[in-house]
Amino acid sequence: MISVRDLNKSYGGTHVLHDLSFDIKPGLMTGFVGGNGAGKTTTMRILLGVLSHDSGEILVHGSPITAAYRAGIGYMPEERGLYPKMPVIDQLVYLARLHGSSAKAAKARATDLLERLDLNHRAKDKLEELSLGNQQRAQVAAALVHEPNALVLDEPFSGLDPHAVDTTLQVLRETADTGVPVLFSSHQLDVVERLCDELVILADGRVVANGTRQELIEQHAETEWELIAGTDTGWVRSMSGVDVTSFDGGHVRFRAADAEAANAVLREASARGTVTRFGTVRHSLHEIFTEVTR
Ligand SMILES: Nc1ncnc2c1ncn2[C@@H]1O[C@H](COP(=O)(O)OP(=O)(O)OP(=O)(O)O)[C@@H](O)[C@H]1O
Repeated sequence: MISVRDLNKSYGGTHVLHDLSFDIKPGLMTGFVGGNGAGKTTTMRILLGVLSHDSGEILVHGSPITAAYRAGIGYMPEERGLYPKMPVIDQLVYLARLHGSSAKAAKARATDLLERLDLNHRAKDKLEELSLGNQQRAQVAAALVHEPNALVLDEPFSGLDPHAVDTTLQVLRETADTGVPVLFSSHQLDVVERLCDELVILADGRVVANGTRQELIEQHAETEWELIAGTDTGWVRSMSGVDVTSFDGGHVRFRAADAEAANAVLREASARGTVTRFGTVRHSLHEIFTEVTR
């Protein structure tokens, strides 16, 4: 497990990370989300050791992170970093060999990754000849080619079409399943929702929420009820213990003081006509994100 503890960072006089603490657990995919400038890239760079921090610690299994461990992390930096004029397969083999693989093992691993990422047909092309989405897949392959001990990926899904998101996700999931801790940042909350086991939400350099999606719902999102009926539901506004949050004809959402107040709405709706749906609403990550970062 990688543990970030009480991390602080300033650029000049501007304090951008404030006592940041969270864990990246082995075998899990941890989504790192936050608005522009929240501090995700800064944190990732500190994790990799390419940027210094002012105070705090990065621990691996409880001991300070070492240069050797850092060298084994598969990193996909925000600014990317492959050679535009080199064929994709050659750079993957080169990177694997830098990490000590034999020529044969490096070639086998690179070929296998390109197949799994659905990029084998472009293996011999120069990186700059690929579309941006395919360049992105090559970057993912580069982070994985040396069989990393951990993965830190800055926006690995940006610019990918839905098929590429699925392909990349599967490769990352298989990597996590071997016990590797994975941290990835993303602005695509629907993608994060689909694939992460744990979430760290940052706002202005502070962790404002951390846990599984279910834990975040329990901690941060108030339960809302939803009623869909065959007739107008405007009357719900006048029910006691009920606070309507959205209303559109036969579709209403509300917060209820308690379960009895919600049940009274159901009884009234049934008395008035057909009830198509009644129940609590599953909050999207987007709603939780809005709630915790406002
Ligand atoms: N080299 C730098 N010099 C000064 N300030 C910086 C530097 N790099 C980042 N910052 C500032 O640090 C804060 C955090 O930036 P960072 O890039 O870590 O955020 P982020 O969450 O990755 O944002 P985004 O989602 O937009 O990529 C921002 O206020 C940014 O302006």
